Parts: sequence; structure tokens; C-alpha cells
Amino acid sequence: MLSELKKIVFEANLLLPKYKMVTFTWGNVSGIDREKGLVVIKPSGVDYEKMKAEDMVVVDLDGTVVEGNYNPSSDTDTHIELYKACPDIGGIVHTHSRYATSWAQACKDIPALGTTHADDFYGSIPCTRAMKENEIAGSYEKETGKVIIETFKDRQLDMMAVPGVLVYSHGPFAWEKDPMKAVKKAVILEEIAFMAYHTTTLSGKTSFMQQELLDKHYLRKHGANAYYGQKK
Ligand SMILES: O=C(CO)[C@@H](O)[C@@H](O)COP(=O)(O)O
Repeated sequence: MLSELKKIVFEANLLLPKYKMVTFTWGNVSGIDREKGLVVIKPSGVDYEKMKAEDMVVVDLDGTVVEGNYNPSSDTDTHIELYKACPDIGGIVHTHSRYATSWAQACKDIPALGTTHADDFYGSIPCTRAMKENEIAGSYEKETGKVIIETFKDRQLDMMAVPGVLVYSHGPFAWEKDPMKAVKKAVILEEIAFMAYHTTTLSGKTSFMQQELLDKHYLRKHGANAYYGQKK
């Protein structure tokens, strides 16, 4: 079942250690087959060097394993909440990349300070609020997903315009239309986190870039009038 999506999700997971986004078994990538209502995700705690495409785990939208010999990622319920909330999402990545995780541990949004940010994120990358004790004690991963959705609703942010988030004291999640694009977004988020850290440290600058420049860079790559690259 879903052998092609398993292959894509497997190859996307292997990009995490390749781009130094994770150490050991940290992080995870998933993809969704919207027609079947099934999610394919990395197995929990399995070394990236040892895992194979057939080891990817298939779960339904209740998180029940429908195919696979391993337990699914411990973050599966978070991925499922995001898929349920935003139908445009086709792939999700969670990492412990160093700079984005540092911003999450500092419980600070990553401000939009330059065009590198604006090319891929239409505004600051939000950090969620702290989880409440009952949320931590309960179904923590599901609640993590709900807090992410709450953050975007409260701030009236479009999840596909700002396709990433910092989970308070935890780390980044990024998403896109498919797993490979989601990994690319996660790598860009880490680059942005690195540059924003050094920009703010070097200059003390935390002010938002000009809205006109943000618009210019974001809208040249996204939306109906995008013209970046080889677009005719
Ligand atoms: O966020 C965490 C743990 O804090 C996870 O990314 C990490 O442990 C990987 O867990 P899985 O191997 O995907 O279950």
C-alpha cells in the first residue's frame, strides 16, 4: 500500500541527516495521501542509516497503524493535527536543527529581517505559547498540534504563506505541498534562524524589514503574479 509515497517519504527523511538538520534519530518527515486519508511517516527511534522505504509506517487520521512493522514517529499526532487543519499541506517536517531550536528554546519568533526570509516566509516565523500542564500530561503530541493551529488562528496567519513554526521549548515544524518541498522549507527555516540570530546579535536589530520589501520578495515567488526563475 502506498509504495510510491513510502519511497518519497523515506527519501525525504534521509535528507534530514544529509543537511545536518538532526542528530541520531531526532526529527521526522511525513506525507499524506488525501484520497485515501492515510499518512506515511518515519518509524520511531530507527537509525536513519538503517531504515528502508518499506519501514515507513502508514497510519489513518486517527493515528491507528494500518501498515508497518514499527511504531510510527512519536510526533505522529502532531503531524495529523496539521494535516487535518490545513488541506493544502502535503508534507510535514519536524527537526531539531540547531538555530531554529535555539529560537524555540528562547521562546522567540524569528523576525523577518531580510529578503532571504521574505522569499519563503511572508512574515515572522511564530513561536507557540507554552503548553499548559494538562496539555503536557495529556495527549501531548496531539495538543502540540492544536497549539500550533491556535497560534496561526490567533495571529490570523495563512499556514501556507508562513509554512513553519517554532514549538515553545521544543523545536521547528515546517510544511509544504509535498514531503520534499517540506524538507527544503525546513532547511531554509534553519538558514533564516542562523542569519537572524547573528543579525540580531551583531546589530541588536529586531525591527521588521520594510513591508514593501517583504511584499516584493515574497510575491515574486508566490501567488498568481509570481515571476521568479524561468516562469514565462
Ligand atoms: O521531538 C522529538 C523528541 O523531542 C522527536 O523529534 C525525536 O525524538 C524523534 O522521535 P521519533 O524517532 O520520530 O519518534
